Amino acid sequence: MSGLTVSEVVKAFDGVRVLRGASLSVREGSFAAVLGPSGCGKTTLLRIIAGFERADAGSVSLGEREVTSLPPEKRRVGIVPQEAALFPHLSVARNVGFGLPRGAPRAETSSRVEECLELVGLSGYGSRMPYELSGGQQQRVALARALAPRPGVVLLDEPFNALDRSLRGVVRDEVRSAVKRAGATVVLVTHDQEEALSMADVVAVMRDGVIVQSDTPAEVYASPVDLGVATFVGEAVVLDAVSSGGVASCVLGRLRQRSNGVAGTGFVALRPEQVTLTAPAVSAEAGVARPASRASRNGADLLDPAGSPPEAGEDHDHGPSGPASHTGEDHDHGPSGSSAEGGLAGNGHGRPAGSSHGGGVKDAGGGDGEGLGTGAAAPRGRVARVEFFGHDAAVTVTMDDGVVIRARTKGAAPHQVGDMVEIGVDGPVLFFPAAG
Ligand SMILES: Nc1ncnc2c1ncn2[C@@H]1O[C@H](COP(=O)(O)OP(=O)(O)OP(=O)(O)O)[C@@H](O)[C@H]1O
Repeated sequence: MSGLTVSEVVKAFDGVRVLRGASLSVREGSFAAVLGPSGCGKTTLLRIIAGFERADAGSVSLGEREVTSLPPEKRRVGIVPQEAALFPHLSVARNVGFGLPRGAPRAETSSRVEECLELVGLSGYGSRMPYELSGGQQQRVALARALAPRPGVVLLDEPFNALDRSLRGVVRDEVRSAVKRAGATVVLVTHDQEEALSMADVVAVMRDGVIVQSDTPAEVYASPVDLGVATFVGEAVVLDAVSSGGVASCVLGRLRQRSNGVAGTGFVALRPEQVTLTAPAVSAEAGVARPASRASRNGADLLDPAGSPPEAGEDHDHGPSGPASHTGEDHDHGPSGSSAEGGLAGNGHGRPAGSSHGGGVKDAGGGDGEGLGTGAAAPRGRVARVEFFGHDAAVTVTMDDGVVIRARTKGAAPHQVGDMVEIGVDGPVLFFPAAG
Protein backbone atom coordinates (compact mmCIF):
# COMPACT_ATOMS: atom_id res chain seq x y z
CA MET A 1 0.00 0.00 0.00
CA SER A 2 1.09 3.58 -0.53
CA GLY A 3 -0.16 7.08 -0.01
CA LEU A 4 -1.96 9.10 -2.67
CA THR A 5 -1.21 12.64 -3.84
CA VAL A 6 -3.44 14.49 -6.29
CA SER A 7 -2.05 17.90 -7.25
CA GLU A 8 -3.95 20.72 -8.93
CA VAL A 9 -5.93 18.48 -11.24
CA VAL A 10 -7.92 20.24 -13.95
CA LYS A 11 -10.48 18.58 -16.20
CA ALA A 12 -13.01 20.03 -18.64
CA PHE A 13 -15.69 18.29 -20.68
CA ASP A 14 -16.74 20.13 -23.86
CA GLY A 15 -15.08 23.28 -22.64
CA VAL A 16 -16.81 23.18 -19.24
CA ARG A 17 -14.40 22.91 -16.33
CA VAL A 18 -15.46 20.22 -13.93
CA LEU A 19 -12.25 20.07 -11.91
CA ARG A 20 -10.54 23.40 -11.31
CA GLY A 21 -7.31 22.55 -9.55
CA ALA A 22 -8.37 19.78 -7.18
CA SER A 23 -5.70 18.67 -4.70
CA LEU A 24 -5.89 15.81 -2.24
CA SER A 25 -3.34 14.08 -0.09
CA VAL A 26 -4.06 10.77 1.65
CA ARG A 27 -1.49 9.16 3.93
CA GLU A 28 -0.61 5.50 3.55
CA GLY A 29 -3.18 3.33 5.33
CA SER A 30 -5.53 6.27 5.85
CA PHE A 31 -9.22 6.40 4.93
CA ALA A 32 -10.26 9.61 3.15
CA ALA A 33 -13.77 10.62 2.16
CA VAL A 34 -14.34 13.11 -0.66
CA LEU A 35 -17.62 14.73 0.34
CA GLY A 36 -19.55 17.08 -1.89
CA PRO A 37 -22.94 17.75 -3.44
CA SER A 38 -24.06 16.09 -6.62
CA GLY A 39 -22.27 17.37 -9.70
CA CYS A 40 -19.27 18.93 -7.91
CA GLY A 41 -16.83 16.60 -9.69
CA LYS A 42 -16.27 13.75 -7.20
CA THR A 43 -16.68 10.89 -9.66
CA THR A 44 -14.55 12.67 -12.24
CA LEU A 45 -11.78 12.99 -9.65
CA LEU A 46 -12.10 9.29 -8.80
CA ARG A 47 -11.95 8.31 -12.48
CA ILE A 48 -8.83 10.40 -12.95
CA ILE A 49 -7.18 8.69 -9.96
CA ALA A 50 -8.13 5.32 -11.44
CA GLY A 51 -6.92 6.29 -14.91
CA PHE A 52 -10.30 6.00 -16.68
CA GLU A 53 -10.10 9.71 -17.50
CA ARG A 54 -7.03 11.72 -18.36
CA ALA A 55 -6.45 15.01 -16.49
CA ASP A 56 -5.96 18.14 -18.64
CA ALA A 57 -3.44 19.41 -16.11
CA GLY A 58 -2.08 18.42 -12.71
CA SER A 59 -0.71 15.12 -11.47
CA VAL A 60 -1.59 11.93 -9.60
CA SER A 61 1.02 9.99 -7.61
CA LEU A 62 0.81 6.74 -5.68
CA GLY A 63 3.58 6.79 -3.12
CA GLU A 64 6.66 7.98 -4.97
CA ARG A 65 5.33 6.84 -8.34
CA GLU A 66 3.68 9.39 -10.63
CA VAL A 67 0.89 7.61 -12.49
CA THR A 68 -0.76 10.56 -14.29
CA SER A 69 -0.15 9.14 -17.77
CA LEU A 70 -0.40 5.42 -16.99
CA PRO A 71 -3.35 3.31 -18.13
CA PRO A 72 -5.63 1.93 -15.36
CA GLU A 73 -4.12 -1.58 -15.37
CA LYS A 74 -0.65 -0.20 -14.64
CA ARG A 75 -1.70 1.95 -11.68
CA ARG A 76 -2.46 -0.66 -9.02
CA VAL A 77 -5.74 0.95 -8.08
CA GLY A 78 -8.73 -1.11 -6.91
CA ILE A 79 -12.29 0.12 -7.38
CA VAL A 80 -15.53 -0.78 -5.66
CA PRO A 81 -18.31 0.65 -7.83
CA GLN A 82 -21.74 1.92 -6.74
CA GLU A 83 -23.34 -1.44 -7.27
CA ALA A 84 -21.19 -4.46 -6.64
CA ALA A 85 -21.19 -5.36 -10.38
CA LEU A 86 -20.05 -8.94 -9.78
CA PHE A 87 -19.84 -11.27 -12.76
CA PRO A 88 -23.14 -13.13 -12.35
CA HIS A 89 -21.98 -16.36 -13.99
CA LEU A 90 -18.80 -16.68 -11.87
CA SER A 91 -18.59 -18.04 -8.34
CA VAL A 92 -17.62 -15.71 -5.48
CA ALA A 93 -14.08 -17.17 -5.49
CA ARG A 94 -13.65 -16.59 -9.22
CA ASN A 95 -14.98 -13.07 -8.90
CA VAL A 96 -12.47 -12.31 -6.15
CA GLY A 97 -9.62 -13.92 -8.09
CA PHE A 98 -10.50 -12.14 -11.32
CA GLY A 99 -7.83 -9.47 -11.10
CA LEU A 100 -5.03 -11.80 -9.98
CA PRO A 101 -2.25 -12.71 -12.45
CA ARG A 102 -3.40 -15.42 -14.88
CA GLY A 103 -0.21 -17.42 -14.81
CA ALA A 104 0.08 -17.61 -11.01
CA PRO A 105 0.06 -21.06 -9.37
CA ARG A 106 -3.47 -22.18 -8.50
CA ALA A 107 -2.69 -22.72 -4.84
CA GLU A 108 -1.35 -19.17 -4.56
CA THR A 109 -4.45 -17.71 -6.18
CA SER A 110 -6.87 -19.67 -4.04
CA SER A 111 -5.00 -18.84 -0.86
CA ARG A 112 -5.12 -15.11 -1.71
CA VAL A 113 -8.82 -15.39 -2.54
CA GLU A 114 -9.54 -17.09 0.78
CA GLU A 115 -7.44 -14.48 2.61
CA CYS A 116 -9.46 -11.65 1.06
CA LEU A 117 -12.78 -13.35 1.76
CA GLU A 118 -11.67 -13.64 5.36
CA LEU A 119 -10.78 -9.92 5.43
CA VAL A 120 -14.34 -9.03 4.46
CA GLY A 121 -15.88 -11.60 6.82
CA LEU A 122 -16.99 -14.06 4.13
CA SER A 123 -14.76 -17.06 4.77
CA GLY A 124 -16.23 -20.18 3.23
CA TYR A 125 -18.44 -18.32 0.74
CA GLY A 126 -16.12 -19.00 -2.25
CA SER A 127 -18.31 -21.57 -3.97
CA ARG A 128 -21.51 -19.54 -3.77
CA MET A 129 -22.91 -17.68 -6.75
CA PRO A 130 -23.56 -13.90 -6.55
CA TYR A 131 -27.35 -14.36 -6.66
CA GLU A 132 -27.12 -16.37 -3.45
CA LEU A 133 -25.79 -13.35 -1.56
CA SER A 134 -27.46 -10.33 0.03
CA GLY A 135 -26.71 -6.84 -1.31
CA GLY A 136 -24.33 -6.17 1.57
CA GLN A 137 -22.49 -9.45 1.02
CA GLN A 138 -22.16 -8.68 -2.68
CA GLN A 139 -20.63 -5.32 -1.82
CA ARG A 140 -18.11 -7.07 0.45
CA VAL A 141 -17.21 -9.50 -2.35
CA ALA A 142 -16.62 -6.49 -4.60
CA LEU A 143 -14.31 -5.10 -1.91
CA ALA A 144 -12.46 -8.44 -1.64
CA ARG A 145 -12.05 -8.40 -5.43
CA ALA A 146 -10.62 -4.87 -5.29
CA LEU A 147 -8.22 -5.80 -2.45
CA ALA A 148 -6.99 -9.10 -3.93
CA PRO A 149 -4.24 -7.73 -6.23
CA ARG A 150 -2.85 -5.65 -3.31
CA PRO A 151 -3.55 -2.27 -4.88
CA GLY A 152 -1.76 0.94 -3.87
CA VAL A 153 -5.10 2.58 -3.21
CA VAL A 154 -8.73 1.42 -3.06
CA LEU A 155 -11.43 3.71 -4.44
CA LEU A 156 -14.99 3.40 -3.18
CA ASP A 157 -17.51 5.10 -5.45
CA GLU A 158 -20.65 5.69 -3.34
CA PRO A 159 -20.65 1.95 -2.63
CA PHE A 160 -23.53 1.96 -0.17
CA ASN A 161 -26.13 3.78 -2.26
CA ALA A 162 -27.88 0.67 -3.45
CA LEU A 163 -28.26 -0.77 0.05
CA ASP A 164 -31.35 -0.10 2.06
CA ARG A 165 -30.97 2.14 5.05
CA SER A 166 -31.10 -0.53 7.73
CA LEU A 167 -28.27 -2.49 6.08
CA ARG A 168 -26.12 0.51 5.23
CA GLY A 169 -24.74 1.18 8.70
CA VAL A 170 -23.73 -2.45 9.22
CA VAL A 171 -22.06 -2.76 5.80
CA ARG A 172 -20.21 0.52 6.37
CA ASP A 173 -18.78 -0.88 9.62
CA GLU A 174 -17.80 -4.13 7.94
CA VAL A 175 -16.15 -2.37 5.02
CA ARG A 176 -14.26 0.02 7.27
CA SER A 177 -12.99 -2.85 9.45
CA ALA A 178 -11.96 -4.86 6.37
CA VAL A 179 -9.93 -2.05 4.78
CA LYS A 180 -8.31 -1.24 8.13
CA ARG A 181 -7.37 -4.95 8.59
CA ALA A 182 -5.91 -4.91 5.07
CA GLY A 183 -3.99 -1.69 5.83
CA ALA A 184 -5.42 -0.18 2.64
CA THR A 185 -5.21 3.46 1.62
CA VAL A 186 -8.80 4.34 0.75
CA VAL A 187 -10.66 7.13 -1.01
CA LEU A 188 -14.42 7.05 -0.59
CA VAL A 189 -16.56 9.34 -2.70
CA THR A 190 -19.90 10.29 -1.17
CA HIS A 191 -22.49 13.04 -0.91
CA ASP A 192 -23.61 11.66 2.45
CA GLN A 193 -22.12 13.65 5.31
CA GLU A 194 -22.98 11.07 7.94
CA GLU A 195 -21.17 8.41 5.92
CA ALA A 196 -18.10 10.62 5.47
CA LEU A 197 -17.94 11.73 9.11
CA SER A 198 -18.47 8.25 10.54
CA MET A 199 -16.14 6.29 8.26
CA ALA A 200 -13.21 8.49 7.31
CA ASP A 201 -9.98 9.50 9.03
CA VAL A 202 -9.89 12.56 6.78
CA VAL A 203 -12.84 14.35 5.17
CA ALA A 204 -12.07 16.33 2.00
CA VAL A 205 -14.95 18.68 1.25
CA MET A 206 -15.36 19.32 -2.46
CA ARG A 207 -17.18 22.25 -4.04
CA ASP A 208 -17.29 23.33 -7.67
CA GLY A 209 -14.33 21.22 -8.71
CA VAL A 210 -11.94 22.02 -5.87
CA ILE A 211 -11.27 20.55 -2.45
CA VAL A 212 -12.04 23.44 -0.10
CA GLN A 213 -11.11 21.77 3.20
CA SER A 214 -9.36 18.56 4.13
CA ASP A 215 -9.25 17.72 7.84
CA THR A 216 -10.30 15.16 10.44
CA PRO A 217 -14.09 14.77 10.70
CA ALA A 218 -14.07 16.52 14.10
CA GLU A 219 -12.06 19.47 12.74
CA VAL A 220 -14.27 19.91 9.68
CA TYR A 221 -17.35 19.93 11.91
CA ALA A 222 -15.92 22.20 14.60
CA SER A 223 -13.90 24.57 12.41
CA PRO A 224 -15.36 24.73 8.91
CA VAL A 225 -13.40 27.07 6.64
CA ASP A 226 -16.46 28.93 5.41
CA LEU A 227 -20.22 29.13 5.72
CA GLY A 228 -20.71 26.73 2.81
CA VAL A 229 -18.76 24.00 4.61
CA ALA A 230 -20.49 24.81 7.92
CA THR A 231 -23.92 24.26 6.39
CA PHE A 232 -22.97 21.28 4.24
CA VAL A 233 -21.17 19.30 6.95
CA GLY A 234 -23.64 18.95 9.76
CA GLU A 235 -26.68 21.04 10.43
CA ALA A 236 -26.34 24.78 11.08
CA VAL A 237 -28.68 27.59 12.03
CA VAL A 238 -27.46 30.65 10.13
CA LEU A 239 -28.27 34.16 11.37
CA ASP A 240 -27.25 37.61 10.19
CA ALA A 241 -24.73 39.11 12.57
CA VAL A 242 -22.23 41.85 13.15
CA SER A 243 -18.98 40.94 14.82
CA SER A 244 -16.58 43.07 16.77
CA GLY A 245 -13.96 42.20 19.37
CA GLY A 246 -14.72 38.49 19.26
CA VAL A 247 -18.44 38.99 19.97
CA ALA A 248 -21.08 38.41 17.30
CA SER A 249 -24.35 40.27 17.75
CA CYS A 250 -27.41 38.67 16.23
CA VAL A 251 -31.08 38.13 16.90
CA LEU A 252 -30.14 35.78 19.76
CA GLY A 253 -28.06 38.44 21.48
CA ARG A 254 -24.34 38.92 21.86
CA LEU A 255 -22.56 35.63 21.39
CA ARG A 256 -18.93 34.81 21.99
CA GLN A 257 -17.42 33.68 18.74
CA ARG A 258 -14.71 31.15 18.14
CA SER A 259 -11.43 32.95 17.86
CA ASN A 260 -11.16 33.18 14.11
CA GLY A 261 -10.11 36.81 14.35
CA VAL A 262 -12.71 37.91 11.84
CA ALA A 263 -14.97 40.93 12.36
CA GLY A 264 -17.49 42.92 10.38
CA THR A 265 -20.86 42.11 8.88
CA GLY A 266 -21.68 38.50 8.23
CA PHE A 267 -23.30 35.43 9.70
CA VAL A 268 -23.17 33.27 12.76
CA ALA A 269 -23.61 29.55 12.36
CA LEU A 270 -24.93 27.62 15.35
CA ARG A 271 -25.00 23.87 15.66
CA PRO A 272 -28.49 22.78 16.77
CA GLU A 273 -26.99 21.00 19.77
CA GLN A 274 -25.66 24.38 20.96
CA VAL A 275 -29.16 25.82 21.13
CA THR A 276 -30.89 25.48 24.48
CA LEU A 277 -34.62 25.89 25.00
CA THR A 278 -36.14 26.54 28.39
CA ALA A 279 -39.62 27.29 29.54
CA PRO A 280 -39.84 30.99 30.50
CA ALA A 281 -40.06 31.62 34.22
CA VAL A 282 -43.60 32.52 35.22
CA SER A 283 -43.77 36.16 36.23
CA ALA A 284 -46.34 38.85 36.73
CA GLU A 285 -45.92 40.11 33.19
CA ALA A 286 -46.06 36.70 31.60
CA GLY A 287 -49.39 35.87 30.19
CA VAL A 288 -50.16 39.40 29.14
CA ALA A 289 -51.17 39.32 25.54
CA ARG A 290 -49.11 41.37 23.14
CA PRO A 291 -51.00 44.48 22.02
CA ALA A 292 -52.36 44.22 18.52
CA SER A 293 -49.98 46.87 17.20
CA ARG A 294 -47.04 44.71 18.20
CA ALA A 295 -48.40 41.43 16.99
CA SER A 296 -45.94 39.45 14.99
CA ARG A 297 -46.01 39.56 11.24
CA ASN A 298 -47.03 35.97 10.92
CA GLY A 299 -50.00 36.62 13.09
CA ALA A 300 -49.01 34.17 15.79
CA ASP A 301 -50.61 34.77 19.11
CA LEU A 302 -47.45 35.80 20.90
CA LEU A 303 -47.10 36.78 24.47
CA ASP A 304 -44.92 39.62 25.55
CA PRO A 305 -41.63 38.13 26.77
CA ALA A 306 -41.39 38.64 30.52
CA GLY A 307 -39.39 41.70 31.29
CA SER A 308 -38.21 42.24 27.75
CA PRO A 309 -38.09 45.72 26.32
CA PRO A 310 -40.68 46.41 23.65
CA GLU A 311 -39.43 46.02 20.12
CA ALA A 312 -38.97 49.70 19.53
CA GLY A 313 -36.04 51.28 17.82
CA GLU A 314 -34.54 53.12 20.75
CA ASP A 315 -33.98 49.95 22.71
CA HIS A 316 -32.06 48.28 19.95
CA ASP A 317 -29.67 50.75 18.57
CA HIS A 318 -26.24 49.39 19.34
CA GLY A 319 -24.38 52.03 17.44
CA PRO A 320 -21.79 51.27 14.85
CA SER A 321 -20.83 47.85 16.12
CA GLY A 322 -24.28 46.36 16.48
CA PRO A 323 -26.60 45.24 13.75
CA ALA A 324 -29.11 47.76 12.54
CA SER A 325 -31.98 48.19 14.89
CA HIS A 326 -35.49 47.48 13.84
CA THR A 327 -38.96 47.81 15.08
CA GLY A 328 -41.74 45.34 14.72
CA GLU A 329 -42.71 46.97 11.47
CA ASP A 330 -39.53 48.22 9.97
CA HIS A 331 -37.06 45.43 9.57
CA ASP A 332 -33.60 46.07 8.42
CA HIS A 333 -32.68 43.12 6.31
CA GLY A 334 -29.06 43.22 7.19
CA PRO A 335 -26.05 42.69 5.07
CA SER A 336 -26.42 40.88 1.83
CA GLY A 337 -29.87 39.64 1.30
CA SER A 338 -30.01 35.99 1.93
CA SER A 339 -27.32 33.93 0.35
CA ALA A 340 -23.71 33.77 1.19
CA GLU A 341 -23.75 30.03 1.35
CA GLY A 342 -20.88 29.65 -0.99
CA GLY A 343 -22.46 27.22 -3.38
CA LEU A 344 -22.95 24.14 -1.27
CA ALA A 345 -26.44 22.90 -0.90
CA GLY A 346 -27.05 23.85 2.68
CA ASN A 347 -29.15 21.78 5.00
CA GLY A 348 -30.83 22.77 8.20
CA HIS A 349 -30.59 26.38 7.22
CA GLY A 350 -32.13 28.47 9.93
CA ARG A 351 -33.27 31.45 7.98
CA PRO A 352 -36.51 31.03 6.16
CA ALA A 353 -36.50 32.33 2.61
CA GLY A 354 -37.52 35.93 2.52
CA SER A 355 -37.89 36.15 6.25
CA SER A 356 -36.82 39.08 8.23
CA HIS A 357 -33.52 38.71 9.92
CA GLY A 358 -30.62 40.74 11.09
CA GLY A 359 -31.44 43.14 13.86
CA GLY A 360 -33.49 42.67 16.93
CA VAL A 361 -30.66 42.32 19.41
CA LYS A 362 -32.27 42.57 22.77
CA ASP A 363 -29.13 42.74 24.84
CA ALA A 364 -28.84 46.09 26.48
CA GLY A 365 -26.34 44.84 28.99
CA GLY A 366 -23.15 45.30 27.02
CA GLY A 367 -21.83 41.93 28.09
CA ASP A 368 -18.75 40.67 26.37
CA GLY A 369 -19.41 37.07 25.65
CA GLU A 370 -21.95 34.37 25.12
CA GLY A 371 -24.79 34.31 27.56
CA LEU A 372 -26.58 37.25 26.06
CA GLY A 373 -25.08 39.87 28.31
CA THR A 374 -26.59 40.93 31.55
CA GLY A 375 -29.93 42.23 32.53
CA ALA A 376 -31.63 41.54 29.21
CA ALA A 377 -34.49 39.18 28.66
CA ALA A 378 -33.61 36.05 26.78
CA PRO A 379 -34.89 35.90 23.23
CA ARG A 380 -38.02 33.87 22.83
CA GLY A 381 -39.90 31.91 20.27
CA ARG A 382 -42.73 29.51 19.89
CA VAL A 383 -42.26 25.81 19.20
CA ALA A 384 -43.48 25.13 15.67
CA ARG A 385 -42.41 21.51 15.26
CA VAL A 386 -40.99 18.62 17.27
CA GLU A 387 -39.39 15.66 15.51
CA PHE A 388 -38.48 12.66 17.64
CA PHE A 389 -35.65 10.43 16.45
CA GLY A 390 -35.22 8.15 19.46
CA HIS A 391 -31.73 9.13 20.58
CA ASP A 392 -32.58 12.81 20.19
CA ALA A 393 -35.23 15.21 19.00
CA ALA A 394 -35.19 18.28 16.77
CA VAL A 395 -37.26 21.24 17.87
CA THR A 396 -38.08 24.02 15.43
CA VAL A 397 -38.81 27.37 17.02
CA THR A 398 -40.17 30.41 15.24
CA MET A 399 -39.21 33.76 16.70
CA ASP A 400 -41.37 36.81 16.75
CA ASP A 401 -40.18 38.19 13.43
CA GLY A 402 -40.14 34.90 11.57
CA VAL A 403 -36.54 33.82 12.24
CA VAL A 404 -36.46 30.05 12.51
CA ILE A 405 -34.16 28.33 15.02
CA ARG A 406 -33.59 24.59 15.24
CA ALA A 407 -32.44 22.92 18.41
CA ARG A 408 -31.49 19.34 19.23
CA THR A 409 -32.35 17.86 22.58
CA LYS A 410 -31.09 14.56 23.98
CA GLY A 411 -33.86 11.99 24.12
CA ALA A 412 -37.44 13.21 23.91
CA ALA A 413 -37.96 16.98 23.81
CA PRO A 414 -39.69 18.38 26.88
CA HIS A 415 -41.53 20.85 24.63
CA GLN A 416 -44.70 20.73 22.63
CA VAL A 417 -45.88 22.54 19.57
CA GLY A 418 -47.21 25.94 20.63
CA ASP A 419 -45.01 26.25 23.75
CA MET A 420 -43.25 29.55 24.31
CA VAL A 421 -39.55 28.98 25.00
CA GLU A 422 -36.50 31.03 25.84
CA ILE A 423 -33.61 30.48 23.48
CA GLY A 424 -30.05 30.26 24.75
CA VAL A 425 -26.73 29.35 23.17
CA ASP A 426 -24.08 27.07 24.68
CA GLY A 427 -20.45 27.65 23.83
CA PRO A 428 -18.82 29.89 21.26
CA VAL A 429 -20.35 30.27 17.79
CA LEU A 430 -18.86 30.30 14.32
CA PHE A 431 -18.80 33.68 12.59
CA PHE A 432 -18.22 34.19 8.87
CA PRO A 433 -17.99 37.54 7.15
CA ALA A 434 -20.38 38.21 4.28
CA ALA A 435 -18.85 37.42 0.90
CA GLY A 436 -17.47 40.35 -1.06
N1 LIG B 1 -17.80 12.12 -19.70
C1 LIG B 1 -18.41 13.28 -19.47
N2 LIG B 1 -18.79 14.09 -20.47
C2 LIG B 1 -19.38 15.29 -20.25
N3 LIG B 1 -19.67 15.77 -19.02
C3 LIG B 1 -19.34 15.01 -17.97
C4 LIG B 1 -18.70 13.73 -18.13
N4 LIG B 1 -18.49 13.21 -16.90
C5 LIG B 1 -18.97 14.11 -16.01
N5 LIG B 1 -19.49 15.18 -16.66
C6 LIG B 1 -20.09 16.38 -16.01
O1 LIG B 1 -19.21 16.82 -15.01
C7 LIG B 1 -19.93 17.31 -13.87
C8 LIG B 1 -19.44 16.61 -12.63
O2 LIG B 1 -19.81 15.25 -12.69
P1 LIG B 1 -19.35 14.18 -11.61
O3 LIG B 1 -20.02 12.88 -11.96
O4 LIG B 1 -17.89 14.19 -11.47
O5 LIG B 1 -19.99 14.80 -10.29
P2 LIG B 1 -20.30 14.11 -8.91
O6 LIG B 1 -19.89 15.08 -7.86
O7 LIG B 1 -19.69 12.75 -8.84
O8 LIG B 1 -21.86 13.99 -8.92
P3 LIG B 1 -22.79 12.78 -8.42
O9 LIG B 1 -22.68 12.75 -6.93
O10 LIG B 1 -24.13 13.21 -8.90
O11 LIG B 1 -22.29 11.53 -9.08
C9 LIG B 1 -21.40 17.07 -14.19
O12 LIG B 1 -21.94 18.27 -14.62
C10 LIG B 1 -21.37 16.04 -15.28
O13 LIG B 1 -22.47 16.19 -16.14
